[in-house]
Amino acid sequence: MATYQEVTWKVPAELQDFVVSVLIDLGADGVQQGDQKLTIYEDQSKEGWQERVQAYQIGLRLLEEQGLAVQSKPVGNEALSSTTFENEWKNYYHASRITNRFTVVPKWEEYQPEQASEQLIVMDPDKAFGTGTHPTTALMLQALETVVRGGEKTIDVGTGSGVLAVAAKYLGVGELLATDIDAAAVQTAEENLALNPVAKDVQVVASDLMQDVPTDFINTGIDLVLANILADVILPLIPQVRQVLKKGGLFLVSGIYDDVEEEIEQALQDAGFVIEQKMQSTTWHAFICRLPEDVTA
Ligand SMILES: C[S@@+](CC[C@H](N)C(=O)[O-])C[C@H]1O[C@@H](n2cnc3c(N)ncnc32)[C@H](O)[C@@H]1O
Repeated sequence: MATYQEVTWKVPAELQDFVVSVLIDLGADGVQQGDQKLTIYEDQSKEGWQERVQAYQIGLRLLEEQGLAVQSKPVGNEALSSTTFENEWKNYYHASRITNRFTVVPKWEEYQPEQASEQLIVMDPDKAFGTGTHPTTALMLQALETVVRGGEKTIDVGTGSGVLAVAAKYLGVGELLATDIDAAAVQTAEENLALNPVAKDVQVVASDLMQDVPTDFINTGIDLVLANILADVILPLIPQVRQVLKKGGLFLVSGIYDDVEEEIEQALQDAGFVIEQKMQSTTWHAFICRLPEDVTA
């Protein structure tokens, strides 16, 4: 039976988004935010888990040494059996209304919509990112609601739990292909898509960015690309999106922390994109970008 290492640090609420981004940069798959504390779970069957925990520890110590009010000494550090891990996770994760339209519902919860217009995205997020509650996912859902007109051929890069793919299908996009570099996320996304009949025709491909997207999917041109990924991954993705997107096509991008907003904006403009809308939630940003009709090749 798999075992998870659960490590918890005391982190004040106002610093949590920043520390979460540091932990994700250092390799954390998902970070659970709690009252004044952050918790990571490392699957001990995955190679390098001890080195990753050490890296988080060093990262937090550096932040503490810089004078940030985080406590780098963990307040909890213990091994959990997978059954305990799953039950803890289930206690923490409940149906959550993310936008007026979308509510993310864990597959184990009975939930009655409050309004007829509410659409339910059923998820068992397991170990993949994307419960819908992270500000970057919420920004992407709002951006999707703003732009989708229906029928768009779409790629969801870094699909995680598959949450954006399901929402996009509810909104009426056409063919949709999702990618993720992490094999566990690919499997989780496939399982979650199967829980949402609206997304039954979505294909999921294990791929570094769009490298392994079949050419017959992209060669007629893509109308919409979604990516909620960290900055170091967005930068190499921009030229790939530029190459596959039709003129007039849209690129919705999030995962952009305050400190890299200008750099990403500049890179998008240098590649020929027009930023039509900037969105922000706490210290996270998202852009709705369009490749203009008159863009030069
Ligand atoms: C922040 S999560 C976003 C998940 C989901 N799309 C959402 O919006 O909630 C980023 C996802 O991108 C994936 N990812 C990171 N680097 C990638 C790459 N080079 N190519 C494809 N996927 C990548 C991660 O495995 C993770 O599932």
